[in-house]
Formats: sequence, structure tokens, C-alpha cells
Amino acid sequence: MFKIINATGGYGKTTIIQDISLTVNEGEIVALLGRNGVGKSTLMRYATGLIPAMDGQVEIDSKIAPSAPAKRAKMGLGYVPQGRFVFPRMSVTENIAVAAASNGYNPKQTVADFLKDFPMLAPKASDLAGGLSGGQQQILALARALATRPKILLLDEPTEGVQPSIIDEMAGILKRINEQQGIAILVAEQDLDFCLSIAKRAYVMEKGCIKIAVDKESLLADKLLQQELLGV
Ligand SMILES: Nc1ncnc2c1ncn2[C@@H]1O[C@H](COP(=O)(O)OP(=O)(O)OP(=O)(O)O)[C@@H](O)[C@H]1O
Repeated sequence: MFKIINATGGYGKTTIIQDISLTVNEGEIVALLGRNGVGKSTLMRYATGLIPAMDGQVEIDSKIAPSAPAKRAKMGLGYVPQGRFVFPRMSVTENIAVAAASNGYNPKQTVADFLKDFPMLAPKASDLAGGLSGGQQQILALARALATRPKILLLDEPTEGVQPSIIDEMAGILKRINEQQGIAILVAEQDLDFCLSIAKRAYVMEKGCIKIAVDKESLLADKLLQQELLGV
């Protein structure tokens, strides 16, 4: 249902990712792994349309996605960028409302639903997002992406700088939305344990390319691969 086909892209004239193809099937959670700087975030930005394609394309539900990020969002592509993007001077409620409205959904209803679904945010509903802890901001960033009602959710290093209890909470939320709402997920990560607690297979990147596509069991069993490609 979500495909990146022969993606080549980068910044200015510099090519960072080269000829990458990957698929996330309906209802799947797939990990995108690789050491620092291999191009995971660049591939995510390519997928969302935030950087222009030098070559290749993105397909959502077998339709070629237009390049504008807002059009991809309307087709069902949700995105949580690295660094937990929230509006710091808006309240938790306003952050969710703005995200819902940006994709044409009723802000009031969405906020009411989300405060039920994200009990951690409910007591903070009127607080400014900038005053939340790092982990709470990451959960809010996830709630914002979900408020756009995506079919496929792209997450860029959601565990970075987040304390273990919130990482567990996040894994629980991701499994729940995947199982109950059928939202497919592509998660770029360095935290192998987190990824393999939610994903059944992974693509591993090296120097701007996909080096290998591997299922969870094979990756867990292959310590050499873990060390060589992931440095763990
Ligand atoms: N905005 C940018 N302009 C120019 N080069 C960039 C930009 N963002 C990233 N790069 C370069 O692209 C390469 C890949 O970086 P990218 O952030 O995509 O990797 P990554 O696998 O996500 O790494 P990390 O885990 O550190 O986020 C790096 O060499 C980086 O310096």
C-alpha cells in the first residue's frame, strides 16, 4: 500500500540516497535501520515530499503521490519528524486541533477523542507544549500525526532522547493503532530492541542505499550483521 520506488535524492546538488526501493504492506510495521548518517532521515523527507526527488517516486494505495507534502498527507501519509516537532507556544489541545484541521478533520471532536486515547496528555491538555518533558512532547508529536488520520505513518527516530518508560508507552500505542486501526508504520531507528518489539521485518541502510531486507528472526539471530551494519 506504500511504496518508495527507485528513490534518489539529497540536498542541493548532493546526492544522499540512491536508488532506494521499499514497500510497506497494508497493516505492517516495518523498521528502517542503519548507523548514524546513512540517510534514514533523508529517505523519510523524500517520502514525505519535503525534499525534491532527483529520481524515483512514491506510491500510496497504488497511486503515484504528487510531490507536495500536503497532498501526500491528504492521501494518508502521516509523519513524525526527528526531534519531535510540536508548536511550543500552543497548548497540547491546540497542537492536536491544528493538526486535525490541517487535514480537514473536526478539531474539537479529534481533541476529545485523543485526550481519551492518550491518557498521559489529558492532565496536560491546557499546558503549553514547550513546557512538557521530552518524552511527553514525543507522545504529543505522535498524537499530532495521528490527528491527521493517516493510513501509513512514518516515524523518524521516535525514541531519541526519550526515557525508557515512555519508550514502552510509545511501543504500546504503536502496536494498538496498528492492530486496532490498521495503520501501517515505517519507523526509522537506531534502537534495535524497540524496533524489533514492534516490527516483523526491517530494511537496513548503508551509505545511502538499502543493504539488506531482513525479517526479525534472521536479524535477531545474526550478531555479525547487527555489529557490521548497526554497530550494536
Ligand atoms: N539539511 C541537510 N543539508 C545537507 N546535508 C544534510 C542535511 N541533512 C542531512 N544531511 C546529510 O545527509 C547525510 C545523511 O543524513 P541523515 O540525517 O539522512 O542520516 P540518518 O541515517 O538519519 O542519521 P541520524 O541517525 O544521525 O539522523 C549526512 O551526511 C548528513 O550530513
